[in-house]
Amino acid sequence: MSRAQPLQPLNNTQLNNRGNITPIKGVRRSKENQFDPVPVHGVPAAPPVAVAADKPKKKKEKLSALCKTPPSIVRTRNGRDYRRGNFLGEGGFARCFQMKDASGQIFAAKTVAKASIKNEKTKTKLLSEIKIHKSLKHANIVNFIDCFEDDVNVYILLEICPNQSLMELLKTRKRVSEPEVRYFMVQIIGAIKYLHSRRVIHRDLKLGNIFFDPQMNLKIGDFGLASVLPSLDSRKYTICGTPNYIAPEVLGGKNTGHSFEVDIWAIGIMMYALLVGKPPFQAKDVQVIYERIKKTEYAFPADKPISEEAKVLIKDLLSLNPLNRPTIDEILNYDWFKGPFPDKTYEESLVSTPPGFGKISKTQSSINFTNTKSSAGIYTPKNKNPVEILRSDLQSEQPKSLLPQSLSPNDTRNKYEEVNPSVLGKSNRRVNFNSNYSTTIKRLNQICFETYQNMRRLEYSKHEQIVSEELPRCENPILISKWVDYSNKYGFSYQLNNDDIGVLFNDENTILKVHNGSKFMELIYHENEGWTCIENSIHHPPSQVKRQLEIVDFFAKYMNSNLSKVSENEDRKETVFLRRYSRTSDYIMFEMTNGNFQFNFKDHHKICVSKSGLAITHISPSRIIQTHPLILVLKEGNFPVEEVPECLEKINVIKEAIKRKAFKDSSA
Ligand SMILES: Nc1ncnc2c1ncn2[C@@H]1O[C@H](COP(=O)(O)OP(=O)(O)OP(=O)(O)O)[C@@H](O)[C@H]1O
Repeated sequence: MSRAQPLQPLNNTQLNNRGNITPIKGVRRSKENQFDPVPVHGVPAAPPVAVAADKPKKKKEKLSALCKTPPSIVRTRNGRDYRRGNFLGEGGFARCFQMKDASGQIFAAKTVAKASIKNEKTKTKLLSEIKIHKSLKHANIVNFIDCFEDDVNVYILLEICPNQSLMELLKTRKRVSEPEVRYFMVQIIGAIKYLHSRRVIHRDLKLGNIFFDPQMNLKIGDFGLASVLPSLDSRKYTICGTPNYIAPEVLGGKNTGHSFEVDIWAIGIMMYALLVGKPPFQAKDVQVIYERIKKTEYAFPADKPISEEAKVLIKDLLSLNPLNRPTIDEILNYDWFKGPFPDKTYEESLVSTPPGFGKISKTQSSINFTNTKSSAGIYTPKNKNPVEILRSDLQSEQPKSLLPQSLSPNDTRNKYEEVNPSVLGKSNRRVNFNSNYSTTIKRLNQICFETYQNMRRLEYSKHEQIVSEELPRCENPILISKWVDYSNKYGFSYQLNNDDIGVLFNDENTILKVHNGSKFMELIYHENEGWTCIENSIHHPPSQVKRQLEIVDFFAKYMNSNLSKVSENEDRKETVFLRRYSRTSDYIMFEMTNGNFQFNFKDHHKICVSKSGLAITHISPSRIIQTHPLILVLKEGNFPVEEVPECLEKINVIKEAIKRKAFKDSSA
């Protein structure tokens, strides 16, 4: 039995350090040229490579060959046993095996031999893959479960995709029908849109890296060459990819650099390959492939006819100039997507086109297209600018059901109506933030626990004598003074009493516009890790966030003209933003990134708990704000300046809510 340990955490410098990939000199791999390499039945697969197009050719030893079959039981440090099952496949770097946990659930363990992690570069590559993959969660991305190591291997435990990849499908089918490819493309595009929204470039998209899950949904895997761009306009210079799929600007190497558009190029290659039966630039010699790519020299063979609409899209995707390629959203507006569109991928597709796929009606196709997009996380507001939609929603009669009638403090009687989660989407967003910025999620969870414990302790000690030196110094905290819950479409918008304005978007990222500043912050969420904070100038916002910024501005105007404030302005002492919120029929609870909690009760009284539960603030409906040590309020049974109705009951409700959070977070 082999004992495995969790991997060491990564630091930020490691994350983007893939520029160190060693170029492989002149890789010649004719097997690779047909399609992607065959990974099944132990047939070795050719790895993606770092390429140096003009160097002499030499075969690269496959690192996965160093990976021995893992022991039959792999035990992790936290006592979990996994029983090793069948060999699933092999890449250039790893071998993949089935692993079954105690409950019988089966996973795929991507297994990398420690012997193959000989140098810092390889280690960095693996750590980067883990860090990036771990931070992703999307319906069309292979789910990362866990990773651990034993003496000989590192194991990356993944959701199992038992129906192989698009590469095997194409090998069996030779060509795939347009309706099926349409469906595949939407799922792939949904995943890539998600990746790019998180500044992740995959850089190795190919048929062999796109797997089928048990329900025949496509899942992008293998983040071995993925990279997180520090900002939208930064570029990568490492020459890497798989020969047939490499974009021309990557071959330009150090001179040109490359960015998100390399993934768009790869979409074009995959679409062509699926419809025509082989990649467009295929040749026996890798150098010939590169020459063809650099000249975009390919043709649509007459004996393998495809629709004109498909050709138009492929031509645009394979534009030599990356800037001429359509954006992810633009791709889905191409006429080709208006053709017959199935409701799902059937298992039958693994061997032949399911009957009737060409005859799906226009109406049904349009419904299927919309449903597939939304399952892939793509919301396309009928080509309308989101701000226009927001404006018309807010002005029309309809938003009453969408937008709770009373949204903000000091508003009308329906304010605290319980919100129907099916209307609003997720009601409790999980958000955390960059450790560099403030504190870590772990620390926040600790603060939550401390807050609960302090509140409980003070409850018991309220009859004891108070030592005034031990009382916390109390100052008014940063509060949410206005808010609009529009999470059914975009997100949750709020204004703080320092006048910063934020929108917690539905993708869990936040944009925070600092009051009176020329900068705004983009806080990009990574699950379990925290936030990456990118500061941008409002005068030169990156093109991808322009729309989001417009939404923030629109909300800002809406809040300023329609909603009244909870409290008067405070100076800007620190950068705080909303971590997450939850609503019940009695209150809305805000968790701030400095560890404070704010509760807006339905009787228009607001209470904020800060200093890990030692200080308490009350904001009255008439906006009088008072902050005191909690112990004093508990002793007196109420706030000294202005009485709060059912004060102790409210404090108890708060304590119980924080307790639930604390226990939930610690068990998560
Ligand atoms: N989630 C999964 N479920 C089932 N099989 C998988 C899964 N992930 C990978 N495999 C199998 O393992 C093989 C190797 O995995 P992967 O491509 O991720 O390894 P790699 O060595 O990083 O590959 P590459 O050479 O492309 O970098 C795949 O080709 C596939 O056959």
